[in-house]
Amino acid sequence: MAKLELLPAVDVRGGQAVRLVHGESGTETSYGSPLEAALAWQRSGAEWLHLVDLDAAFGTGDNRKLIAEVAGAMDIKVELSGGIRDDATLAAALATGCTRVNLGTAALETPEWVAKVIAEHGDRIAVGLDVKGTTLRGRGWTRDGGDLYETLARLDGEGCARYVVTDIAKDGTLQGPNLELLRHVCAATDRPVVASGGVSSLDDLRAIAELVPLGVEGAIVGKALYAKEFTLEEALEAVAR
Ligand SMILES: O=C(O)c1ccccc1N[C@@H]1O[C@H](COP(=O)(O)O)[C@@H](O)[C@H]1O
Repeated sequence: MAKLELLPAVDVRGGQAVRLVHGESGTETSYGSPLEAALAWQRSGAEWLHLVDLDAAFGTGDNRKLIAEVAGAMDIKVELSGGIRDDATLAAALATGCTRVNLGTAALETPEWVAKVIAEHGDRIAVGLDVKGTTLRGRGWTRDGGDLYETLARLDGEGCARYVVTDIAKDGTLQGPNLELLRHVCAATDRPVVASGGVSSLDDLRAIAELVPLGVEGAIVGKALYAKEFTLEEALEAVAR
């Protein structure tokens, strides 16, 4: 059986690595230099970095230069997200050399454009399904954007390669992942799913790893690493097969 991939997160706001609670603006805890954080995860053995421009996601500016610097400094795979919503922002994101981008708001607001870029870029495009209950949220998770399963069916039909599923109610809370949501999404699609939100312990990671046969490919880990609930080395060991 394939092992669960781990994607330590570096979310950038105002030039700093931060963590939010429920993705709400104003709840930031700052963890210093994004480049230092990313390099630390790489040194600890990460194979992936989940890198987010939160200002671009919220529409409060962007950290594009810094994000490109961080992505360019990595020898590992990078999943890049936040504010990638049109040809210019997609071109800038792909030009960082990232392995793939993760589209959120665009999948809800400009579905024709997303279908086009999925057709053009295939596996380099993932869609972030950021949900409250079963309602998708966009624009920094401040606006409703439709039903999770209707959108998933549409994106499957358009050939979307992969989904990053975030339970907003869990994100940044250290309350454990929403395993039920992950099971339901995996039942609704045959595409790989990356789990995001709520990881608090090595047992949470082991529980997500149990879902690999259902289609869960990876897990994003944020707050738990920054809060030192466990080390990345311990996390990688916990999901090694
Ligand atoms: O990661 C967060 O904490 C987060 C909080 C609030 C909004 C977005 C967040 N992250 C990621 O941003 C992209 C969505 O950006 P966009 O809608 O495409 O501009 C998505 O990957 C979220 O997971």
